[in-house]
Amino acid sequence: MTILDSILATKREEVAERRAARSIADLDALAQAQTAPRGFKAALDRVARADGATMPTYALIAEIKKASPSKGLIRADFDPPAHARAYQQGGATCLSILTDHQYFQGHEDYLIAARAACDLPVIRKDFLVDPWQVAEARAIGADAILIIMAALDDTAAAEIEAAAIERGMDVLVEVHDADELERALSLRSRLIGVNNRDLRDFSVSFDRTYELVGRAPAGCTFVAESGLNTRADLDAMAQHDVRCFLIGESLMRQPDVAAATRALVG
Ligand SMILES: O=C(O)c1ccccc1NCC(=O)[C@H](O)[C@H](O)COP(=O)(O)O
Repeated sequence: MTILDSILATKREEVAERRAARSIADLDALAQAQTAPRGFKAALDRVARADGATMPTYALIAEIKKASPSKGLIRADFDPPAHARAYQQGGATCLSILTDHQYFQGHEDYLIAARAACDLPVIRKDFLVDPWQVAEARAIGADAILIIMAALDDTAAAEIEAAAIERGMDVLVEVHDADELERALSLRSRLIGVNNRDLRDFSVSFDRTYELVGRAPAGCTFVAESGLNTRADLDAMAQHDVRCFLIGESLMRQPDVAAATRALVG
């Protein structure tokens, strides 16, 4: 059993319990109190496709991440609104907020607090197995959700995507290999993330992104995810025409998050 299998088994139990306590209709009613979704993909495209810039411009999805299954606790003085403000000051384009409780020590309240503290579009980073979680994501203010192709069959992925589009949210579709990329391209979203981390042994290889970026049709926005640490890492990705990045741990470990973000993408 891989770590992804364990996470998904826990998630299915958790969602069944939470769904019994609150219906999708209740969540949609709560969502009425939220501001309209901030354009997540549009923000990435505006930065990453800036023509005529003298330097390459990089779009950063900066992740608010307290802990992970591979590293345990990452940040003891964890403060989502302060991190959100620091990321925005440092030049991040969007935020990713982990809401999984058990494996990442995340919480829905972190997303609510971080989004209220800044103007950036926010993705709910979690393991979605049911459209109910999409309704919950919008009810807490999320502007986008993540679909992990390794976690879902084609029908479930399409249902979850439809639930997000119906609510005006963007979808980041995460893939690990060529088969998953092909399945991802049968969805409507053209925002594709390649996770450089192997979820079975946690090894990281940038070759995953390098291999897959050339296989996607024109018009896709590609995001390299996981294991990115330095400006040199981003410059190497840019050589392969990837200019959008999802970065968590290396920024969350810095005492001055705004300065570290600026050093990466400023
Ligand atoms: O981060 C992990 O250890 C992990 C383990 C199992 C499944 C997913 C995992 N991470 C989720 C992510 O996608 C990352 O948090 C994200 O790409 C940022 O990665 P990093 O910059 O390496 O923190």
